[in-house]
Amino acid sequence: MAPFPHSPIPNRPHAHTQTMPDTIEVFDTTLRDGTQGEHVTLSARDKMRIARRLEAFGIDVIEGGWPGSNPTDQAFFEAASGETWAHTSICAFGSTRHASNAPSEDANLQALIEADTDVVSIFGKSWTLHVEQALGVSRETNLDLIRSSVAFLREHGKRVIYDAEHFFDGFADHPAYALRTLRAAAEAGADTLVLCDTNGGSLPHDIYDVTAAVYEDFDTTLGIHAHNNGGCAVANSLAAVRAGARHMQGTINGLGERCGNADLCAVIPDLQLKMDFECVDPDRLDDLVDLARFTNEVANLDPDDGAPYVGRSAFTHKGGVHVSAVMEAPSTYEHVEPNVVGNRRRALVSDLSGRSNIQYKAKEMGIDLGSDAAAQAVERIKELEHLGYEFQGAEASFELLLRTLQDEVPDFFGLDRMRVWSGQDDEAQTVEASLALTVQDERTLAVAEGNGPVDALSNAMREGLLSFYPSLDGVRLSDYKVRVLTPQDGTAATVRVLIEHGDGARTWNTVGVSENILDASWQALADGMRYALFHAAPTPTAGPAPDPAASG
Ligand SMILES: CC(=O)SCCNC(=O)CCNC(=O)[C@H](O)C(C)(C)COP(=O)(O)OP(=O)(O)OC[C@H]1O[C@@H](n2cnc3c(N)ncnc32)[C@H](O)[C@@H]1OP(=O)(O)O
Ligand SMILES: CC(=O)C(=O)O
Repeated sequence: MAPFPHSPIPNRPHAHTQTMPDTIEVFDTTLRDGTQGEHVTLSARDKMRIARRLEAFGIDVIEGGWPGSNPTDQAFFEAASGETWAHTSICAFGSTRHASNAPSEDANLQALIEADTDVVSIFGKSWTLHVEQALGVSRETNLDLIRSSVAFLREHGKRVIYDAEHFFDGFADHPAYALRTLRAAAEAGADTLVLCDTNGGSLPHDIYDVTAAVYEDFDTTLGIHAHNNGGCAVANSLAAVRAGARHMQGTINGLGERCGNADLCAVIPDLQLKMDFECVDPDRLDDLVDLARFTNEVANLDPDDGAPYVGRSAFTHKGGVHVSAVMEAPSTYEHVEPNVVGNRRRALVSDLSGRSNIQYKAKEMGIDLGSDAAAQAVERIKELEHLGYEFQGAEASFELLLRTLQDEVPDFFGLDRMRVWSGQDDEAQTVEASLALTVQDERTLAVAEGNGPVDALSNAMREGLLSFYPSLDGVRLSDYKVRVLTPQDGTAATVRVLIEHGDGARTWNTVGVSENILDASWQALADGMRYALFHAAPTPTAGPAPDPAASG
């Protein structure tokens, strides 16, 4: 296997390079900004579960929510303050005080204190547009809101992280004023100044230049909080680090307001594997995929297969040229080794496959497929995919196809005749299927009812096979999907049926295609049973199994 070619990208040298630490404080805002994402809702218990996983992964600071905002966040902080956090600091978030309140009377600042965390983050305005239009106060008053709020929180013993909201837009509009807002926060005691690309529209070169300019002016640690509206949140976060930022805000899976935040699942490995910074203990990096999936599960969100590093497809190869090269040297089409972040390499089988894809999959299935058999399989798969079969979601049918080409699949059973009848019986709908099967050279008849024609078919099949193959007793159909492939043909359309079977210990998927939905269903059902039988106890006779394209 060829080595992975990365050496760290050198950071552009500037005045402070010699003294810059090579560790980054990672600040996770999944529980706060993440929940500002459109489809994201977390209960206090969900937040606690995610917080524990974040801590185990090695996140330094976890922003748990805005305690002045809602009872869920209050409940989270109540629960969190009763627990011990070994590595992580829990942080409460809020805004600078309202212009009409003294700090000691400001409900939001009070809630931050009552949240009982060592760390608080507050956001203040950097952009004159916001000062004048959103807050409706003078520029001097805004500076006082920042100064007095930070000072008040410091007086209460809090570590204050100051989020300079819209910093990059504010700096573009009025650099001197934007810098004054940072100065106000730093002088009042904020120990970290976080430059926020709140609207998420900045580009990496601007982020670099502005962060570098601030870095020249301030001794305080700088942070970055980048939204993804221009698709650059991760790149912008890395650019800020190159320019001197050492505090990184982001969320797991990039959740967050509008297009989301910088995705820590990309930022952390980028910084750690490619820029030579330490964000988390290197031994924990391979928990990243689990953390990403766990967060999606708890938030009840569909995973993004294409997510960098952690997506299911991140190290999945489909094109034959790619699989062929990856089998020789993974670094030909992989930028890092998948296991470094807890992911795994996969190869898909499709009409873009070559022999290598087939041989890769065959090896995974424990099938020793020679080059000629692989070439035969490629040809057959391309024909079948042209007819509408798809094997990416039907690995059991694919395995049967390969094993059939190798003459490994016994002739478990064959279909002689299928009849399905549907009618009205005593005011109830009845659906009945009858099958004539040949099993172990014996002809057998089976009849069963069902909720619908496919259910009746499945029941009749079990009925017919069980006395010959008792091992099928525990096998159940667990999912059934139909896709119309040629809707322009109306009721004569070709359909693809995908079926999942399971036996309690595992599941397997099969496919059938036909213009007749019952025939397509039969193919997928029959493959499901053959697969179960093949992997059950050794069977007596061996011979070719029916071709999946030949209708029964
Ligand atoms: C960039 C960010 O992501 S900031 C975080 C945004 N997140 C959220 O808004 C989620 C939680 N928010 C909430 O639950 C509510 O908005 C609350 C409880 C904070 C406030 O609710 P309300 O008092 O009803 O005010 P509302 O939401 O309508 O407006 C926000 C108020 O905050 C003020 N405000 C906004 N930013 C700041 C700031 N940095 N400092 C002080 N006041 C601010 C606005 O001017 C407005 O004041 P107004 O009531 O005098 O008009
Ligand atoms: C603070 C914050 O969430 C932002 O500026 O986007």
